[in-house]
Amino acid sequence: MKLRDIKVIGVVGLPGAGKGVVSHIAEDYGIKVVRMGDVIREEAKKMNESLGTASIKLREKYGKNVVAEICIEKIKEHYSRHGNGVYLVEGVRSPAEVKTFKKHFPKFRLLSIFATPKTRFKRLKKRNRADDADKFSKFEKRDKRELEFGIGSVIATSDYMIVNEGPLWKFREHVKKILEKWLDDEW
Ligand SMILES: Nc1ncnc2c1ncn2[C@@H]1O[C@H](COP(=O)(O)OP(=O)(O)OP(=O)(O)O)[C@@H](O)[C@H]1O
Repeated sequence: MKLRDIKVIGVVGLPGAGKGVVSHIAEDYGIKVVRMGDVIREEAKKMNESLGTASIKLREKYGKNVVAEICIEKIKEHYSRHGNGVYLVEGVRSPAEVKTFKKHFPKFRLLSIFATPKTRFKRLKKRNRADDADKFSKFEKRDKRELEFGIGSVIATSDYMIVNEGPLWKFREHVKKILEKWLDDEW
């Protein structure tokens, strides 16, 4: 298999929608997962900045596609060593990033995850990760920042959308169904 023949699944959704759950399931199928959030976390640590500031500064300094480009390098490097046929990128945020991924990987599909702000806020409060907002106003600010990157357009033009408003088991079943279909499909 050539590099341009690998399947790359981009997962998009606002914070707390359920992207992380998708990644975990994908790993169970042997899909190699690259998390855009981890790339930002790594860079923020090096820059000694908060995640929000780091993601804005990185884009200002190296261009709006810097995180996507780092992810592409990670995929290429992994492919050269392990030769996986399917990769998943968690946390695609802008149409420009989608364009960049498509340029490198002609077989690129987008899976979007939707949940209402109320549901996402409730889940994040329960998850209680260090960078999760504890107040609704802070949560809304984070949503706004992501929407300014153009995430809404990415969601609207995705290849498939899962609404994650019900119980976790149901969501997991839905994710498995679409992943199995996409693993089998000719893209
Ligand atoms: N249907 C569901 N029912 C209950 N809990 C859920 C459901 N879907 C996801 N969760 C939980 O909600 C939390 C947020 O989900 P997850 O971490 O996958 O979101 P995310 O989209 O990756 O968010 P972020 O972009 O902030 O990392 C997690 O603790 C997850 O286990």
